Amino acid sequence: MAVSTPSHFQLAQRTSSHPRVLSSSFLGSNRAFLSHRQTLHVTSQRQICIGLPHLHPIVATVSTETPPSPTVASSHNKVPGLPTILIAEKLGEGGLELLRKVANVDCSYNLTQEDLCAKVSLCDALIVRSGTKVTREVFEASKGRLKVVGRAGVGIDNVDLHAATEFGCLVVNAPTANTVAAAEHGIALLVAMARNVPQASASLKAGKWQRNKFTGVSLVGKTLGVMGFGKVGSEVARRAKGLGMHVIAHDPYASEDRAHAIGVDLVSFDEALARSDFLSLHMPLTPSTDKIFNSESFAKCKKGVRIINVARGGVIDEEALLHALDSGIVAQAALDVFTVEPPKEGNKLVTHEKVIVTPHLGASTIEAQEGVAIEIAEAVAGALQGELAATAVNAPMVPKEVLDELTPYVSLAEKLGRLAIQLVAASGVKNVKVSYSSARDGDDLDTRLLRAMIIKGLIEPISDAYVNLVNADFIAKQRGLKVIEARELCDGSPEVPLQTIVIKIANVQSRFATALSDSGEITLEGRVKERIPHLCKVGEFDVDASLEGSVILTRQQDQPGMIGIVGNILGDENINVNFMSVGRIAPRKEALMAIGLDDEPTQAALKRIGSIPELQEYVYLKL
Ligand SMILES: NC(=O)C1=CN([C@@H]2O[C@H](COP(=O)(O)OP(=O)(O)OC[C@H]3O[C@@H](n4cnc5c(N)ncnc54)[C@H](O)[C@@H]3O)[C@@H](O)[C@H]2O)C=CC1
Ligand SMILES: O=C(O)C(=O)COP(=O)(O)O
Repeated sequence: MAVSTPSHFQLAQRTSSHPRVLSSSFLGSNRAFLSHRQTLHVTSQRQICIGLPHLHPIVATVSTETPPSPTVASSHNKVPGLPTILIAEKLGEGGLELLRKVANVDCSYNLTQEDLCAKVSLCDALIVRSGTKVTREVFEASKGRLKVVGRAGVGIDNVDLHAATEFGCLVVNAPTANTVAAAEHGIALLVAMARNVPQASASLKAGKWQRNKFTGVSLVGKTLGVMGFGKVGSEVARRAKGLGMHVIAHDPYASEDRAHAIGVDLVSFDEALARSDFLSLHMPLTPSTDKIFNSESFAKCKKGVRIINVARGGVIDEEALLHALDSGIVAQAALDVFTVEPPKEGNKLVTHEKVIVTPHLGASTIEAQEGVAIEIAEAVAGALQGELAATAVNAPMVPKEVLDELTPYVSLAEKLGRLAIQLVAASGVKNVKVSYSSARDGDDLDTRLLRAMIIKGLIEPISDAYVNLVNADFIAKQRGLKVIEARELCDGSPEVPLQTIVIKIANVQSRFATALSDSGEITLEGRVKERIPHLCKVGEFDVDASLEGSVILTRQQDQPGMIGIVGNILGDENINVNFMSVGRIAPRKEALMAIGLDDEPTQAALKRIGSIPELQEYVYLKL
C-alpha cells in the first residue's frame, strides 16, 4: 500500500478553530493588502467577512518602535491591531482624516533614506509625493511588511515598480486630482516666460525701472506643440486655444478623435519640433522618454523656440538645453522640474537669465492637494481592506462588481492549486494546465485573479514565497512554472461566471496514484456551490467535498463498513469530520473516499488510518 507522509507540507499549515481566524488566508488578493496583524474572520461555514478588526476612528500616531523623525505632524499612541501607514510627505488634512479611521497614521516628513528604510519595516503602507525615492532598498528593508505604496500624485518615476512587484507590494497613484493644477501651472509659466514676468518683478523689487529690457513676445497666433497629449497636456491645449494659440500635439498613444474634439492636430515628434514656437512637455518619464529632448532634437527645432517643462526634469538633457539656450536655438525655457530635485546650488539652468524656474509647484494648489490626498487615501485604505484599487499601477484593475462575483471562485482556485501541488511526489512542476468551463463568452470572464490564486496555491505550500495578485506571474516566471489556461464554453446559465475549474499537472509522479487521470496527469476538478468551493473530481473519480479545513483521500475496494472504520479512528482521536464523500466506478469496485476534517490529525491518527488493511493508499492534504 502506498502511504504518503505530508511532512514537508506541514510547515505551511494553518491552524483551524471556530470561529476561524486566519491570519492571512482566503483571498490572495485580499491577503495581498492585509498586514500580518490583520485578520480574516470566518464566522460560520457560509459567511466570510473580510476586513480590518477595528474600524473605530483613531488619531495620528508616531510609532514608538522607531526613533523620532525629523518632522512629525502629531504624536499619539498606536491602536493595536490596526495597520500602520507612514506618510512621508505632507498630505492634505482630508486624506489624513480618512486614513486615521482605518489605520495608525505616522506622519514623518523629511526622512533620510536611512530613516525611511528603518521605519518602513514597521509599516503596512507608505504614502509619498515626488520627493521620496521608494527604491529597491526600501522594499528590501520592509521585509515583506509593506503592502501598499500610495503616490499622492501622478508621476510614479520615484517608485521602483519592478522591485514593488517582486515584493508583492501594490503601487497606487492619484492620477486625476492634480491635472488642472498642473495645466494651470503650465499656462502660468508660458505667459510668465513670454512676458518676462519673474525677471521684471525681481528687477523692480531691486529698485530698477527697466521697461525696454523686458519686452516680451505675444502668444496669439503662435503655434504651441503639446508633447504628451494625456490629461495635463489636453487641459493645457484647451487653455492655450483660449489664448488664441494654434495647438498641435505629439503623442504616439493618443486618439485622433480626442485631439480633433478640441481642435488639435496630432503630428509626429519631428513635425512638432519643426513647427512649434512654444513646446510644452507633458509626457511621463520612462526609459523611452528619458532625455528625449537632447541636442539632436533641439537641432530639429524652429530657431528661437520656447520650452515649458511641467512634466519631469529627466525628459530633457539639461546639458544640451544649456547649449541650445546659449546658441540661441532655444530662446527661453520655463522649468518646474529638474533631473535632480532640488537642483544643486549654482545649477546653470536655474541661474540662466533666459530661464524662469519654480520648485516643482505644478500640483501645489490648495484644491489639488486636498483632492490628491483624498484620492490617495481612499485608494490606500481600500487596498488595505482588500479592495482592488482602480488606480493600481502594478496590478490588474478588477472592478468591484467583478471581484464580488469572483470571490468564491478565487478561493476555489487557490484551494485547487494547494491540493494539486500536495499531490505531487517530488518537486519539479513546470507546466500546469488550467481549464475554466463557463457558459459565458470568453471576453466576459476575467481569469487574471483566478490564475494568480492558482499560482499562489501551487507555490506557497512548497516555499516561503509570499504570492499575491501583484507578484504571482512574476514569481511563477522566476520559478519556471508555466500556467497554461484554456476556456471551455459549456451549457448552463451565463449568470454563473464559472461552472468548473480543472487543474492538470503532467509529467510528475503523484503521492496518491488515484489522482492521476487516464492520461497520466494529476487531475482535480472543483466547482462552487452556494458560494462554497467544492472538490468534485479527483483523477477519474467523482466526489463531492466542500473545501474547508483539510482533507484525507483514500482509495479502496468499495465495500460495507469502510466509512465506519475510518470514522471510528478519527472519533477515537477526537478529530471532527465535516464531510465524507465516496466516489466509485461501480458498486463493490474501486472507490475513492474524501473525508473533510475540521481538526488537524496527529501523526498517530494518520498512522492508524494508513494501517487499515483495506486501504490501497491514502493522502492527507491541507488547505
Ligand atoms: N510638475 C508637476 O507638479 C506635475 C507633473 N506631472 C507630470 O506630468 C506628466 C503627465 O501627467 P498626466 O497628463 O496626468 O499623465 P497622462 O498619463 O494622462 O498623460 C501622459 C501622456 O504622455 C503620453 N506619452 C507617453 N510617451 C510619450 C512620448 N514618448 N511622446 C509623447 N507622448 C508620450 C501618453 O500617451 C499620455 O497620453 C506626468 O507623468 C507627471 O510626471 C503631473 C502632475 C503635476
Ligand atoms: O503628480 C505629479 O506627477 C507631480 O509631479 C506632483 O508632484 P508632487 O506631488 O507635488 O510632489
